[in-house]
Amino acid sequence: MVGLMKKITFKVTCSLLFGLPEGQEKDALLEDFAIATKGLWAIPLNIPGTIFYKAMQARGRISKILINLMQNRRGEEDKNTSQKDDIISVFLHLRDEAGEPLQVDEIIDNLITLVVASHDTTTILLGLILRHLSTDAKTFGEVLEEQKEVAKAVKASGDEGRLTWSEIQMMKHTWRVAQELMRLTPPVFGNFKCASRDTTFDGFHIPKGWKVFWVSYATHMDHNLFEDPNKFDPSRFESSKKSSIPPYTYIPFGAGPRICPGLEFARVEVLLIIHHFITNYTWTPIHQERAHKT
Ligand code: HEM
Repeated sequence: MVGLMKKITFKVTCSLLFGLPEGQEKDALLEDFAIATKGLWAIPLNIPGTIFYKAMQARGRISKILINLMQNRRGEEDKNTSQKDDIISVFLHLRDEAGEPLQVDEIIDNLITLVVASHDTTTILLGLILRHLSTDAKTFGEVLEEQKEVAKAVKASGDEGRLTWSEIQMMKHTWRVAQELMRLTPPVFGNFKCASRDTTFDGFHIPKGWKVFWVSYATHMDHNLFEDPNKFDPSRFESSKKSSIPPYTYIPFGAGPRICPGLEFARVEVLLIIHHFITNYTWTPIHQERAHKT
């Protein structure tokens, strides 16, 4: 299942970021991103045979493909004078304060960051939802009901069966299920921050320049913040109760000025995929002992 989710999210990312068509190049890129991502958590020893070395090699191959894509895109735009609306075109046309374009390396770094940040995270969330729905009959029934209503609305809209923004907004309970699963198992368990000034936290002195690793799991499981924190309860995120969650305590996407900029992208992508999975397929359990009866 994780493999399939990875393929789906990678396909979405490639189409929206680079407009990359189906084919061998996309498959090779997917494989290389998997190798490069492993290097993020590896000891940085760039000698043959190490995970880090393999990751750096993969990054080199990824860069070549992306440089090629950029050159082709420049060529196409020179001929057609029209600009595509994917991220690669946006980066090519971006200018800094001095009116200068971005360097090729800067564009490559940003594209790789976007793929790495969007791909595994969304895959994990989809995996969490599908696994939960296959074992919790009550939640499965509620989500199915909501998604059937959405399917009816799509049919009635006559928009060639395509989901639009207004139908996405109908998927409130499905998203609450996703939110609660991210509280219990945050897809990104934390991140590094650098102290910009001397500060203290919970009695600890943190000097300016020190790196601090914040972790969401401990906050999400704090019973002072979330009643009965081990209980799966999507109703915590209903609008009537949401205000009882203090700011900066529900943080699967981080918080503050550096909050994940892909939050809305992830929400729409995950809801669309779940809608199609639940309304177009019959689910058959592979492991009978873990399955629910529907
Ligand atoms: C379920 C899906 C996702 C989760 C749980 C998630 C979570 C996070 C978290 C926790 C951070 C760190 C925030 C911080 O340090 O304060 C982050 C940063 C980031 N995310 Fe996401 N993310 C998801 C999907 C996406 C998607 C789909 C994209 C892009 C299309 C994306 C792009 C980014 C970028 C570029 C950053 C770095 C932002 C910065 O440093 O200012 N993420 N994300």
